[in-house]
Amino acid sequence: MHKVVLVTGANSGIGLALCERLLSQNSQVQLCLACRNMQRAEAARSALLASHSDAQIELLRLDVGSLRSVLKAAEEIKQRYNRLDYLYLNAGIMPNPQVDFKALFKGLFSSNVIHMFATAEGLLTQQDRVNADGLQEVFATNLFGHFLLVRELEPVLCQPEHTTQLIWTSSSNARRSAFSLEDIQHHKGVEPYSSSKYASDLLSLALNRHHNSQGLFSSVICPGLVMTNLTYGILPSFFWTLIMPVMWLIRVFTNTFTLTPYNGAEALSWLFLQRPESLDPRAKYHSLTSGLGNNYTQPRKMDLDEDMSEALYEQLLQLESKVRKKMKEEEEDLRAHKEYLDQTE
Ligand SMILES: NC(=O)C1=CN([C@@H]2O[C@H](COP(=O)(O)OP(=O)(O)OC[C@H]3O[C@@H](n4cnc5c(N)ncnc54)[C@H](OP(=O)(O)O)[C@@H]3O)[C@@H](O)[C@H]2O)C=CC1
Ligand SMILES: CC(C)CCC[C@@H](C)[C@H]1CC[C@H]2C3=C(CC[C@]12C)[C@@]1(C)CCC(=O)C[C@@H]1CC3
Repeated sequence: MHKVVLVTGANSGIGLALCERLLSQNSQVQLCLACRNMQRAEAARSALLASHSDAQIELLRLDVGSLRSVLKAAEEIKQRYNRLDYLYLNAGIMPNPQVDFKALFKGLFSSNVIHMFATAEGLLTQQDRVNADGLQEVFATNLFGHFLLVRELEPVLCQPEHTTQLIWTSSSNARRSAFSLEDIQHHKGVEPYSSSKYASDLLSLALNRHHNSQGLFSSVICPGLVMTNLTYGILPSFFWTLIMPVMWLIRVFTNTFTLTPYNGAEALSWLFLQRPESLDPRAKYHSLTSGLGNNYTQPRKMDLDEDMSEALYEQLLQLESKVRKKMKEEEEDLRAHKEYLDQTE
């Protein structure tokens, strides 16, 4: 039977490279590109069809940063497919990033330099905002929209007769100290990206605890540092191009500089080939590229706490009930308003 694979944020960067790699690995795969912008989604499909003319590629409108869009997309998925084999939770944002050049310069002369380049610890902050649903945008996009999607799709994902893999694109920038159970949306801090990625690591662990017995398995990957629209938002693309020889040199010392979307998608496509039961729920699977340009995947233990992951899971369930109630009330208000207008006409 053909594997059904849905990828969020599939129209560019690592998501698009993953689709390309999956089609090269298995031309029979049934791909669904879940994107917020249908024009970009169409362009991605055309690019994939140019190299894989017989590929089965469907498009789905999904803005993971909008609760209504997630609910609508989940309904559509349930109508189209009676099962999903892989759900790649890849869409992500890093709005208004700021590099601390002073810290970067200081770090260059410290013993921590490799760690700094691999994780960006102490180098990067972002400016978040509240979205139309009243949630912090980075949390809503990188974590909560995906969580709601998984919750809505549970009947399709949790089928004991076959397994489903959830695969989160996390980051080496995910850091425990950036995350707080008292502020899971990261209202107060300046590292919403790091917080949201650490939250995805915690959530993946909780999803395994709750759903492995129902055939649902969750993993997290880190693609390394990759040149995509996300990194072009940190520094302009011409600058990255200029310093590319320096980056290749750094790659000799840290294999996390994967640099191309193809290399970054290594762990994502490696997981496609694994038996989910054999994976370690406490490991992050890293895409790595050696100084000579060879790709490989390596699991590394994550700094996770079982109680913390359960507490986050509980809070996400509570937030889910809250937003569902709010959406229901808004719909009722709208209906009442329409009825009133009809009567007064
Ligand atoms: N590049 C890097 O060095 C690293 C990236 N990552 C992670 O990799 C993932 C992919 O990013 P990358 O390929 O680098 O960057 P890109 O910006 O190229 O890709 C991000 C994708 O997510 C989509 N997306 C963003 N917001 C939404 C939304 N609200 N609803 C639906 N889709 C959305 C984008 O769509 P659109 O084109 O419409 O904006 C795009 O397709 C992200 O989760 C990122 O955090 C992790 C570590 C390192
Ligand atoms: C000489 C150059 C290598 C200088 C570049 C300095 C920084 C802009 C970069 C060093 C480490 C990078 C990094 C990321 C962004 C760019 C750096 C801070 C990420 C945060 C991008 C998104 C991620 O998810 C993880 C990356 C870790 C490393």
